[in-house]
Amino acid sequence: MSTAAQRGTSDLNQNNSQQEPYRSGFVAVVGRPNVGKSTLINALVGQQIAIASSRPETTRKAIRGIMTRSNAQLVLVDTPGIHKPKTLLGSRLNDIVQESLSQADAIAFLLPADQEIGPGDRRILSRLRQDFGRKSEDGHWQWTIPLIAIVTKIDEINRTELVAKLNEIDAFAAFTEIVPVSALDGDNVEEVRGVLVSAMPEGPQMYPAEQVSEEGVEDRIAELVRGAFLEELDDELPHSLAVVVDDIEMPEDQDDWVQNTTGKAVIRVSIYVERDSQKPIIIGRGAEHLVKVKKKLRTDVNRIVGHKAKLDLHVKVAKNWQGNPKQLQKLGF
Ligand SMILES: Nc1nc2c(ncn2[C@@H]2O[C@H](COP(=O)(O)OP(=O)(O)OP(=O)(O)O)[C@@H](O)[C@H]2O)c(=O)[nH]1
Repeated sequence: MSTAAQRGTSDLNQNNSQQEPYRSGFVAVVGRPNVGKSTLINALVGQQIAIASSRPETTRKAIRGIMTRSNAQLVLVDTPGIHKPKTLLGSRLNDIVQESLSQADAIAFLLPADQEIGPGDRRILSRLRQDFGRKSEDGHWQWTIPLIAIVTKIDEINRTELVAKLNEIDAFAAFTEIVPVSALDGDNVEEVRGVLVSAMPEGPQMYPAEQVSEEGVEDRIAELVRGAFLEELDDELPHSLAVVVDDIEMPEDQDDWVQNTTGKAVIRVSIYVERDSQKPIIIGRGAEHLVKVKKKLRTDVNRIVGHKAKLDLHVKVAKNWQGNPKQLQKLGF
């Protein structure tokens, strides 16, 4: 095991494209709840990303932080936590973790410095072994992609305790590398960056440098719906059109999902206009515009949601929304 300090991280700060290839890839960030995943991703990216959802249990997509440097780009996938599925939703969350893991180029396994290694950590390790472990002839585990232990919250312990902790983690699994960090204090964050970058394969920049996260599913669908109406209605349509995705309900979350024979996700969308007189223009004769827009977007929307989906479009009036701060906020501006 080489340490981050030995490798040095100065390469992050200089444009040394002559010697070093550009590296890019996906890092799956795993660890038991509360270990500091979100805090570390924010620290690595260098700005706050809206990772914390007010309803975390409904998060369907691993939200990513994107860190771009002159020599590398890391796409950080925040997994919702590997746990024993007790409910249908729980097993769906595990599916998301599986998806995040399957596209990973490296795994960052976070372990808190101020707590003992516990059953939760062992469960994660055995799960990772299933997917990325190979037992060699001498009985040792080898990893098909780099498995990096990140020891979080080191500000909570002293030097002596840290040394003991690092030894304990070294004995826990055959990690490719072990790096201590305090994301809260910004201590050793640069080392973590360096280690993760070194673990990436050579590859091109995948996202624009200024992009720090992927746009949410809701925003992307709202944009599509708005675009489709603008196209459908040409100049007929007033520019006072705003689209908001209110809710995406997966079949297994629907109260009556057992009876839901269509098995589709339902996407509730509000289309706001400024005046009553604009409503029939949007809807069209015999609702022809709504029908056309739904048909046109079916494939794209299914792809974004990752499931067969039904668009539920509601045209509403928000009087003079463009000049009304409250309405603007509600509409996401
Ligand atoms: N002392 C200390 N606390 C930290 C550090 N990083 C995170 N925390 C705290 O640990 C708690 C959990 O941090 P999060 O980043 O939300 O952890 P998480 O792993 O994303 O949590 P889940 O979303 O529940 O899985 C918060 O109260 C953080 O402030 C650190 O470096 N030092």
